[in-house]
This record gives sequence, structure tokens and C-alpha cells, in this order.
Amino acid sequence: MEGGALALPHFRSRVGVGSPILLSADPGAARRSSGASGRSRVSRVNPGAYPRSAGRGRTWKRDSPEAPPRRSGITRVPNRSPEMPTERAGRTKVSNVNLEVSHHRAVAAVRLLRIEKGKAFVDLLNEKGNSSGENEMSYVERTLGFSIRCLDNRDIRLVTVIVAGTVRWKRYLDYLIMSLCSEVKVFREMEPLLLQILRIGFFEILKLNVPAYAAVDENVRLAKVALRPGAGNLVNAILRKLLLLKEANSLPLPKIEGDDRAQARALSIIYSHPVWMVRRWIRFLGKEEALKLMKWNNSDPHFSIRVNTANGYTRADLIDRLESLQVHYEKSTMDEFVRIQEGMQNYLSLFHVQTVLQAGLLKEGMCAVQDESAGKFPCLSDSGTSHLSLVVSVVDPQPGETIIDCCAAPGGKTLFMAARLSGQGKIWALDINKGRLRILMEAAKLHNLDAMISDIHADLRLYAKETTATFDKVLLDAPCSGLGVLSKRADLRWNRQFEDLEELMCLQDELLDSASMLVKPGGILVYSTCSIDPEENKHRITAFVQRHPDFVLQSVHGYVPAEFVTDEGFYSSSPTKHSIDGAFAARLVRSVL
Ligand SMILES: C[S@@+](CC[C@H](N)C(=O)[O-])C[C@H]1O[C@@H](n2cnc3c(N)ncnc32)[C@H](O)[C@@H]1O
Repeated sequence: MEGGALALPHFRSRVGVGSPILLSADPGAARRSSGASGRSRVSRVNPGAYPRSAGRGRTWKRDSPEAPPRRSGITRVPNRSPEMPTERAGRTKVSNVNLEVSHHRAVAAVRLLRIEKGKAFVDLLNEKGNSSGENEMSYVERTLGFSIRCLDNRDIRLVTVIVAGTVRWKRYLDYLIMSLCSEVKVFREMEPLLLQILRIGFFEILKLNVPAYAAVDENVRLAKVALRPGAGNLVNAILRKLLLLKEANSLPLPKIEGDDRAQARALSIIYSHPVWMVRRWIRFLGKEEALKLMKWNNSDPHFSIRVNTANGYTRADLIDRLESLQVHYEKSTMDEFVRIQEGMQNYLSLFHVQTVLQAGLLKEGMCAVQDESAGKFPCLSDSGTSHLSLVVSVVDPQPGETIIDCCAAPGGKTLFMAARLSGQGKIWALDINKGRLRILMEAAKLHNLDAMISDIHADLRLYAKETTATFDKVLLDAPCSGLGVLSKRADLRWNRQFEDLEELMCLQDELLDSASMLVKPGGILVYSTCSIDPEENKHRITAFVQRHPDFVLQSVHGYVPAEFVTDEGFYSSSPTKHSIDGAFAARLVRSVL
């Protein structure tokens, strides 16, 4: 439908588009409430009580005559186990302390501890002063038994860089730590907090090239203050061993030899991925591509920012703001996007998308964080037609159309599609997760697109059975393994099990069947994922077309540049080939009969 007036959805039975099937429980609520309750009263740090420079620059041996005097001003809550910081510890009053530890490392160590227990995300502390950040700080203080000064923006970015990198490289770091312990038992029985401190030290030395004295001294000090002097001595001994091995270029790494399984196991350590992923990728992609993919997953992610043209901003406006914030950026080939590389270029220079968040550019509605694989790709085709594009372009929203986004939250694609409608047409954003839908609608308001979007809180499978509505276009951006976005989601590789794939594929089939019921005769169904796994992608479509002979696959040729079109006519972006997130989309047409 090109440029026509708003076409109302066609109704099939009693329940209409605007009638959400309300769910009794918010599926996000349990996870959100699993954080620390933050009830303890934590006193402020007394920054003057111990000079921050004292003892800097070297690590002393216990009882050495040169060692600085023990810091009598440091008060620790006795007998606190870092594993019991919630309810009981929550009521403990933490003493007034003065401390000499590096605050961002202390916070990073506790965040890592929580991530390991499944109670935190890598990027939890994403904005200074927000409530999740405040909860986190009170958790840190209760866990460590001392206060932490308010982290500044740079500290917050350092926490994220250290946490994301340490999580990503966990298997590799643990292999080295274990190899450098006097016995395997020492590693196996290591206290969780001590292990996190060692991981941070190893990551800083091996991957961030933090000066040796800082990495050793600061982590030793943290172990001594947060645990006990003996823990600091162990950290000192192991980190110094590591420095010697690094200098001699003789880190103990496994040899890639033996049968497929043994080789995959060695690669899984060297590239820090689960063995099942390594084996699967070698099978589907071949060894060379699999290695490239793992290197990509371990690299600092690029974040793309899309300027919000619906609010009247141009890319030049966005670039002006980024320059004033001294954020390094790269112009994307897609004219609404700029790219920011996350991470540390060197020890002193941090690039981070959080600078953009903290400056409020998203809140102002100036831009959105969105990967180009989800976006639109304006360039000229051979025939001179403009606007070939990616996932949203596979949908190809046209003014006046009715579109339902079946798994819409948090709304990246919904907003982008709405912006494409030029004020004519309507998008229904459906999702099972109420909290994420709320975020979507807030973003729609911010982007001045709320008049074009209505939300539906429902399980798609129930909604499709009960509604009468059908739409010109139906987008199913299905829940998936996320195997195409591992560089951005540092912890995802460890949270996904092989068995999850089986479960996800069943859900994807069910959701596809439901979404297909919402397509008007002659309408379009687009199925997309941010996975690179063929079983979640083309295999799902092949099975779907067999179950639904009234749907025919239409090539995405003409909607996206040729380099993204597979032989079968699917859209497929690959991190290693195209340097953007891995994503997939198929376009299906429903017959008119
Ligand atoms: C890949 S995310 C969607 C991302 C979104 N399209 C975007 O661009 O921001 C998948 C979404 O599917 C939703 N979901 C999962 N199962 C669902 C179901 N049975 N019905 C509706 N939504 C569901 C999840 O809550 C999640 O928000």
C-alpha cells in the first residue's frame, strides 16, 4: 500500500486490536525484585582519614620492615561472608570506615560476584543516581563491609569495561588462574570474592594493559581490605607469577590437538566460549569462520546511534553534540547512524556509549541506540532506486499501512517503523512483558511517535486465537538465542545452554503460527532474529512454509543490499562479514485466496 490513507485493520472476531489480553503477572517483576533490598544504613566514607597516596606504587611483603604501618583506621565488619550479603546482612549497620581501595575495582568485584549468582547484569550501573545504581551501591557496601564513595562517570565506565571484559574472558582467565595456583584444589576452593579480584587483576594485565604496579597493588589492597591479609598475599603471589610469564611470553595455554572434541575444548579456553558453541560453529561455519566469530565476540562492541529525524534532528546535530562531549565516533554508511566504539583504547582513554546516556541525548529524544542490522540502509541500488535496507527495510513500512509488531519490546524496530510511516498509518506493539512495553511507550512519547503506536500487553499465542484483527504487515522479531550479538552481551554466552535452543525453536514455531493468523490475505509476514544459528533461522522458515502452504517466501532482494541476501532469498547479516550484529529475516507473502 503506497502513500494511501490509513487502512483500518480487518476484524476477524470479537476481540479487537485495542483490547489487550491482560496478563495476571508481569514476567519481569520477579527479576527486577531479585536485587538487594538496600535497607541498611551505610555511613559515608571519610576521605581525609587515610591519605590516598600512602603505600601507592608498590606491594609490600607481610611484616616487611619497609611495609607501611597497618592502617588502624580501617574498620571492617567482622566475620562477614561475601556470600551472605542479602537479608541478614541487609540489616547490619556498616561501620564508618576509611578506605584505601580502588573504588571502581571494589564495585566491579562485587558486580561480578552478583552476576555469577545470576542476580545482576553486566550493565546494571548504567546511570549515575538511578535506583538500580543506588541499590547496587548499598549491596556493594554490605558485601564488603565498608563504604564506597560516590562513583564518578569515569569510575562507572571503568566498572562496565572491567566487568564486561572479565565476564567475556572468564574461561580463559580461570584456566590461567588455575594453572598458576599451587594446586587445583586452591583454585576450586577459592572464596568467590577472591576469585573475582584475581580475575580482575588478570584481565587488567592481559587484556587492558594496565600498568603492572597498578594492577598488582590495587587488587592486592582490595583483597587485604575486603577479605584479609592472607588473601592479599595470595593475589600478590599469583599476579606476580603472571607478570613474569607474560614478560617471558610463556603463558600456559592448552594445545589445539587431538580429536574434534579435544580441539574444541582447547579453543573454548583460548577464545573463552562454551564448548558447545565452538563445536556448533565449527560444524556450521567451518573452523576459520568460527575463530573469526569468536574474535569478534571478544572485541569491544560498536554501538550505533540512530538520529531521531521524527523530532527534527539531523545527523549533523547529533555529531555536534558528540563532538562537544568529546565522544569519538565514526559516521556509518547508513546516513541516520553514527558508531561509537565501547571500551578502553588505552588505560586513560575510555570510549563509552554511557557518555551519551549520561548527557541525556536519549532522554531528549535526539537519538536511539540501535544496531544497523535492525535499521534501514539507505543507498542506491544498481538501478538507482533509493532505500534498500535491513530488518526494518525487509518489512518496508509504507505510509497508511497497519502493522503489528508481535514481539515489540523494548521497541527499537517499532519506533523505526513508525518513523517510516510519515505520520500516516498505525503500528500495534504487542509484547508479553509489561515492563518492557512501558519502556517502549515512554520512548515513543519521547520520539514524538506515540500517536502512531498502540501497545498490547498479551501473549501472542492467546491474542492471535482471540482477536479478529488482521494487518497489512506483521513483524515477528522472535525471542532467540542472541548468538548474533555476543559482542554486545558479554554474559550471554555463559547463560545460554545447548538445551535452550531446542526450547526456543518450539517457541519460535508457535509464535510463527500465531503471527501468521494476523496477516491479511495478500499481506506480509516478516520473521526475524538476532541469531546466526541456521536452526533458529532458515530451518524455522522451511518448517513453517511446509505447515502453511498459503504462505510463499519472497526474496528480500531489492529491500536490502545484495551482500545481505542469501541464495535462498533471506536477509542475513554476519558480524565477521559485515562488521555489524548478526541478524536474520525472512519475508513471506500470504496468498489472497
Ligand atoms: C527479541 S525481543 C524483541 C526486540 C524488539 N523487537 C526490538 O526491536 O526492540 C523478543 C521479545 O519477545 C517477547 N515475547 C516472548 N514471548 C512472547 C509471547 N509469547 N508473546 C508476546 N511476546 C513475547 C519478549 O518479551 C521480548 O520482548
